[in-house]
Amino acid sequence: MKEKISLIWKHFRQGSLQKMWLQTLWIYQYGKHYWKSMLLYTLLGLTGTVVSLISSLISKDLVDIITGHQTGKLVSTFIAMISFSIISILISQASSYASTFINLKVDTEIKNDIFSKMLVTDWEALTKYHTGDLVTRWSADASNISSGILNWIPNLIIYVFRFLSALAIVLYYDPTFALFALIGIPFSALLSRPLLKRMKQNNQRSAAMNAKLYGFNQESFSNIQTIKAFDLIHFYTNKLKTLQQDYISMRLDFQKMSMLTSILMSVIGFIVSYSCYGWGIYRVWSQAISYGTMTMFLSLSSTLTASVNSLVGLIPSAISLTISAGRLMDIVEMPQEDHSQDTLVTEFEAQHKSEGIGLELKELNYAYHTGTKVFLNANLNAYPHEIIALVGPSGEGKTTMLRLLLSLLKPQNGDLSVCSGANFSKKISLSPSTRKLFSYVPQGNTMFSGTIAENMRIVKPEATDAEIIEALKLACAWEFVAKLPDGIQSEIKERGGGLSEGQAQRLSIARALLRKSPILLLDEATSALDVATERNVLKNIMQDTYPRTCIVTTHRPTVLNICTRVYAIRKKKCECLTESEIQKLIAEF
Ligand SMILES: Nc1ncnc2c1ncn2[C@@H]1O[C@H](COP(=O)(O)OP(=O)(O)OP(=O)(O)O)[C@@H](O)[C@H]1O
Repeated sequence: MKEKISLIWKHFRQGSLQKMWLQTLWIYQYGKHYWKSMLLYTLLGLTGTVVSLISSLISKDLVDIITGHQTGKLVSTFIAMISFSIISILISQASSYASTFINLKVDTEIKNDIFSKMLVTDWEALTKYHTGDLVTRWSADASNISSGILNWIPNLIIYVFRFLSALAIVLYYDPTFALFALIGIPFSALLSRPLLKRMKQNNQRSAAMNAKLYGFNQESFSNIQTIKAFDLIHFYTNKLKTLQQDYISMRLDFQKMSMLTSILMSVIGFIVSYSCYGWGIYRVWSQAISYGTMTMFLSLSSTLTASVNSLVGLIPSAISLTISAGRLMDIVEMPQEDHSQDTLVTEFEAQHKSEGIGLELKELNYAYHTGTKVFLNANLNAYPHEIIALVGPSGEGKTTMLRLLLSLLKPQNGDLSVCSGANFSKKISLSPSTRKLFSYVPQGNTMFSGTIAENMRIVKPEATDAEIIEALKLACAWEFVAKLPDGIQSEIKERGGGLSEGQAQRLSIARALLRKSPILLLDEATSALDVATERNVLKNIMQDTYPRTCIVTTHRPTVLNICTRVYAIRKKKCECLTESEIQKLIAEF
């Protein structure tokens, strides 16, 4: 039994060490681009150590000259002492500049890299994380890595060198002193063990709590209207207080532990310093060493204690670094989208844009990773100059269908493709690469803060004012934009603030039309419009000469008779309705 437990323990240790090693390699793939700066930082650290040791030796000579123990030039020794102190200051500043440089560069590189990887990560996998958690990982964990990257190898080299060189000088002058100077090391090592363990737990809890707090704030600020409308102000302020209280008690709990450890460490430090001091006085009294040697020993003993403490301090930093690296690796190691067909799709678009591009879906099967089955052998066809309506009860799969068309979701089975050419025989399978053929107007408000023109140009930066106005007219938005004092230069607020829902929806549609993508997807994008305006928008899209394939999801049967075909999504199927079925649906509404 005992053997088994030790075997499991060994495996665990090996596993976590191996993990730490992989995390370290991962961190250094960012650091390696700055190896020259890191080398410079290490060399500056080593030179600084040498300079400070030489200063200690000069200070010894200075004291010996003053006390008459040694003959020598007082002024030149004093000047040498001052010069070395100035050099030491300069080196320390250069070293801190190098450290800031590396920190900023690595921080930017990690954040850029993680940001772009997050954007190409499989959407369904990414939705498992709360956005607050994602933002905390992207910002706090990346900053943690960049600010601590020098603690792994460069600072380890510097502190070990500082410790060994100070020890060598002490041993050279008086080995008995080394015994006193090193007396505290076993105690420091012993005390740091529980602290390290707590530090690791604290790091993980703190990261999780930061993510929770960030997520809470983000959701509260974006839902202020709902909070007010339901009179939830007290509930939310209390919830924030509870979260903050948890955070504070966790931090204070840890602070108490680290305070206790610090007090014990300081007591050990005092004991070491006074032992050295006492031993030094005894050695001077017994004339074994000079006053100068004693002052040098005292300064070296604090260098030794400081370098041991710094070395011990590297361990929590390394642990915190690897925890952050692990949290970021969770994100970047999620499945990535396949964009290998980008060039092929660009060529396909250039070749077929003028005649239009359609969609064909055969035998589509899809279930979410949660197990919710949405489609079973579903079929759908949509071609240029057509408006296809998707109708069906709430929760049956209309939005899921649009996500599948955009390849945000991957079907388990089925033949899904865009098509063009004679008899639509030229096909390319749907993938994240085909997404560039689509414009999508999702449910909800998708306007950004800025002018109407700026919002429009997000999708087509080179669009002229005339093009913008044309798109606004098609989406029936020009009728209210024209009346605004600044027209298309009118400012709108975050998430379309200052506009009605229906106005914001028309602007979203106009933006999608301006892009002139071959395929347009409208997900209940006309739900806030009155029936007449909704019909006008769809009629305008129909009558537009641009060969667009349009798919709309709607709960309003009133627009169905202007659509080319109507598919009902129900019972995991996507069935094309006959004319009589459409009329029945309209009559039942
Ligand atoms: N991200 C998701 N993860 C797991 N299940 C989901 C997810 N999104 C939707 N579903 C489930 O898939 C089913 C279809 O949802 P979908 O949003 O496609 O319906 P819908 O027809 O668009 O509904 P509505 O008309 O209300 O907008 C529902 O049962 C829903 O609970």
